[in-house]
Amino acid sequence: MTDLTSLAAIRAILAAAPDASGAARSAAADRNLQLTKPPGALGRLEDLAAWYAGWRNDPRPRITAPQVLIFAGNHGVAAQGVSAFPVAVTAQMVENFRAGGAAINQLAELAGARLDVHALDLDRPTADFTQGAAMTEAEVCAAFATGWTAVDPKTDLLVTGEMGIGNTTSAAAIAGALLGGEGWAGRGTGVDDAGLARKAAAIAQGLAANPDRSGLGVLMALGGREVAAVAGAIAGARARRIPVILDGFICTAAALCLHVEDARALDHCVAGHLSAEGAHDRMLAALGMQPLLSLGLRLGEGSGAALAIQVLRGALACHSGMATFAEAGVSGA
Ligand SMILES: O=C(O)c1ccc[n+]([C@@H]2O[C@H](COP(=O)([O-])O)[C@@H](O)[C@H]2O)c1
Ligand SMILES: Cc1cc2nc[nH]c2cc1C
Repeated sequence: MTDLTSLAAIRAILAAAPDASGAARSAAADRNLQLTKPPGALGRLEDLAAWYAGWRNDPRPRITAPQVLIFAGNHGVAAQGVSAFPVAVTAQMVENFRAGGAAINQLAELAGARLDVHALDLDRPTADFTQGAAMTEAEVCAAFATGWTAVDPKTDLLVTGEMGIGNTTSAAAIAGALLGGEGWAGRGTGVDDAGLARKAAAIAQGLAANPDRSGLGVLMALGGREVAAVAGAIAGARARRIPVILDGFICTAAALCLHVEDARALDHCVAGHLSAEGAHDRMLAALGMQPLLSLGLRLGEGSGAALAIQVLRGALACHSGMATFAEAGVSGA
């Protein structure tokens, strides 16, 4: 059993994370040069295929068993009036996910992905981070462990998603703490100008009340259970060399906490899409990530990342299915 019971134990695991197979990646890159197309004509799809091949240790892979994980949590900071919706919506949407009625149910089904929903202590919101840490070390570690163990070891692609009223305030506070600067608050579910001002004030208070600037320290102080579970799932996928597509603003904030702990921690991740939440582009830029899609989504629940499964599938369909110049009798340049 992996020890995930303290931040020190989690740090040790992040430091020992496995890398991709360099041999499988270069074999895939060699194959790419022989495929019946001008070199580079499939653009970023070519890089995606080689990246995925390295992580799966297979120079000619396909995606056959994707998994979408949604984690839900409630936030004490929601009491500051930072969301357009009441906190009861978190639990109501969990029921909707379980009944198959949410956007992610449609998109996961379309992608042929298994969908698992984990509600984390919804009747016990985290503490309001304007007054001190949102979670204790035991709480953040338990949530991280939920995410870690939720990853199906047999899956070959993980999509992380989340649901939690108030969590764009949490994600913006994480970004502000770890990246500095101003303007991380956006409209989330659609707060009005007064709500946006309350949100910016809550973030400023949260940063002042919580001085630890380590990645996991910030996750504990300013995150939420679902944010910590997303981080745990990303790290758990890495331990099994499972590539990950990140969803929007909140998932990227969870990923940022890992990145600050260890610069290699997100090597197995790609950004599924650019969220309409204003500061998402700045967070992705800090991570050096280019989103696969940009459709103006700001839903969360894994929706943008689930759509991006098909982009990655497209990359691998071409890479693994195409004929080489020699096989097809096509003349080279
Ligand atoms: O993923 C995103 O980029 C995203 C952007 C805005 C809102 N959300 C979703 O909306 C909820 C948080 O919004 P809020 O206004 O309550 O902080 C939460 O359930 C998220 O999944 C998600
Ligand atoms: C209705 C609703 C659905 C969501 N899905 C993810 N976040 C959400 C927030 C709201 C408010």
